[in-house]
Amino acid sequence: MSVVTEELSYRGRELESISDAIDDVNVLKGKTWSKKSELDENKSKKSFRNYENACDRVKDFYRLQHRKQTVEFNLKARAAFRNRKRVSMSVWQAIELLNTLVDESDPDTSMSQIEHLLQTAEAIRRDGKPEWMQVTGLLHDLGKLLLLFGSEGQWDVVGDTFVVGCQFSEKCIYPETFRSNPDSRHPVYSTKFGIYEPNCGLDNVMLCWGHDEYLYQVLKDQCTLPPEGLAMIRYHSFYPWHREGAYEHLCNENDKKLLAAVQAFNPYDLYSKSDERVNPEKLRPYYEGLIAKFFPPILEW
Ligand SMILES: O[C@H]1[C@H](O)[C@@H](O)[C@H](O)[C@@H](O)[C@H]1O
Ligand SMILES: [Fe+2]
Ligand SMILES: [Fe+2]
Repeated sequence: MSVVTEELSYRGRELESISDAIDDVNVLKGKTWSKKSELDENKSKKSFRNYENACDRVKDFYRLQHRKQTVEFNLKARAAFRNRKRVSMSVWQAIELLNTLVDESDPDTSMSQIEHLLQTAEAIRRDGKPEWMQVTGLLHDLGKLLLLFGSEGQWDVVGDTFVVGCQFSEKCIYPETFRSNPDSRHPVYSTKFGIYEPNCGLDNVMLCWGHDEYLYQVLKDQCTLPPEGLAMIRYHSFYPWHREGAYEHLCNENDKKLLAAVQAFNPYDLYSKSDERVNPEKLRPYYEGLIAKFFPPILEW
């Protein structure tokens, strides 16, 4: 394991290398993260994202996320990201570091994150899609590393995303839970356009803070992915927009183009969750080759 050039301040203490971080993750795993080894049964498309029958873990997650994702928090989280000392590591190290977390917001998978990333990428590759899209699939959830980089919990990392600073959309899952968010009673933030101009473009709105936005911010100046790939990363959890058609009044022409890309990506993210298991070590050489085409050997995370 190569040594990290910068030190990472993590849960109040300094880590000198990524292997320290991985050890830490392994310790934490037993305490806060559970990992089931069983692959979910093959599912029909309809049985994905069934939030009505989701377990309490998922419902509790959204209650918290919808209460705590406010404009005030968003501004704070973005500033914290800009001011934080960044960690240096390769893409593959990042994948390994992420591997032990279980996403509390996800009703559809109990697989490890590395499997989810590889299954997404493999499904894209099987369909003969371009290399940039395969590698986008491989990376798209790496923003969940935020869990190790100072997030307050899972509620500011995972889950579907929505816009803050204007009325919460009824198209979000469990929309009634926004009632406990103070912004839902704010004189400006609770209005249709809130702090935004009509059709200002998604680039100019604040999506709730989480793994999509974080990874987009990390990668936008450190890779050669096309805008469509970056949009797939930035908006893949934005289901109220890409699946339900919400927020059209904030979108511009460019967003319409990106919407098509995000929609093309979504089935690979979602439905590959029932695919056969993958072997990370076997697939690694192929994907390391792809990574080298689009990313420098070491990135700042
Ligand atoms: O990776 C996440 C996660 O799996 C969530 O459960 C889902 O709601 C998000 O949209 C997705 O991006
Ligand atoms: Fe995701
Ligand atoms: Fe995903």
